[in-house]
Amino acid sequence: MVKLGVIIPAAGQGKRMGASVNKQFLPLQGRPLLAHTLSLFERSGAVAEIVIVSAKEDRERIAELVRTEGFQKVSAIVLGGEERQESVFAGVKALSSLIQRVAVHDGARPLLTCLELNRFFTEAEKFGAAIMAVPVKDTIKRVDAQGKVLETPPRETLRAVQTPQVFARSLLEEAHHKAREAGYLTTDDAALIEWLGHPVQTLMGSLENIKITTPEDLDLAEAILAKRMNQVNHGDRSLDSL
Ligand SMILES: Nc1ccn([C@@H]2O[C@H](COP(=O)(O)OP(=O)(O)OP(=O)(O)O)[C@@H](O)[C@H]2O)c(=O)n1
Ligand SMILES: C[C@](O)(CO)[C@H](O)COP(=O)(O)O
Repeated sequence: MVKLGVIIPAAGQGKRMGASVNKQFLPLQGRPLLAHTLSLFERSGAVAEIVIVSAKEDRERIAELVRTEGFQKVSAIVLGGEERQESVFAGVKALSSLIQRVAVHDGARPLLTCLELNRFFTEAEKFGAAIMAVPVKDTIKRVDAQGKVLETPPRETLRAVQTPQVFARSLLEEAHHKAREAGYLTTDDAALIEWLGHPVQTLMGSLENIKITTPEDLDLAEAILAKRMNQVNHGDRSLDSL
């Protein structure tokens, strides 16, 4: 398995969560949400280094979390920007020169399992750009600014996109540099690669790999983790797979 560098963008404000602390520090099963995310990559044998991107006001708290959790693979905690794209770009610049492939994973997606992650890394090796995604369960409408329906795209052609997203380092660097020059701003790194005209492959993600965005997501995350622990306690699932 190819060793790779991981960028964890964690420099958002968590506004939609509406909590008094940044959502990344909210407890999930008594442990900060961000610690769950970092722990996954710390445990994966495919990962050589982890760069965390932080807001200025959270940097010391994240450094403290890394120390108390004993994470060994974190090579840098760098400052992010106003937009997620700027934050990831800051992370790209902080990767060690030896890193050839890069995974980007939202700090706010703590529920991916080790089994799912390692499977994804293996499948992604064949592609210059590969992203986790799941088929959408709802019928999706494209609408105008007033909410009038413009079209109903065939559901089989639609995917809800997740992270991790894995890229050849040179491709990700080129995409970020060119997008910065052109003033192109988007919500995920794969869109930058598409914009470059390079193919992006979707690989099966997990319906449990949710991004914690609003308070309901936190309730769902607690329920998913409780279910998993129950399965472990009943011998239906191994602890290593989590
Ligand atoms: N300027 C930003 C914005 C987002 N992120 C990170 O990108 C991930 C996905 O973003 P999202 O969940 O939308 O987080 P926030 O931007 O914090 O949420 P909100 O829009 O509600 O403020 C999060 O881990 C977040 O910390 C980042 O590093 N830098
Ligand atoms: C990268 C991402 O998580 C893929 O679903 C998503 O695009 C992040 O964007 P958001 O606007 O911050 O939710």
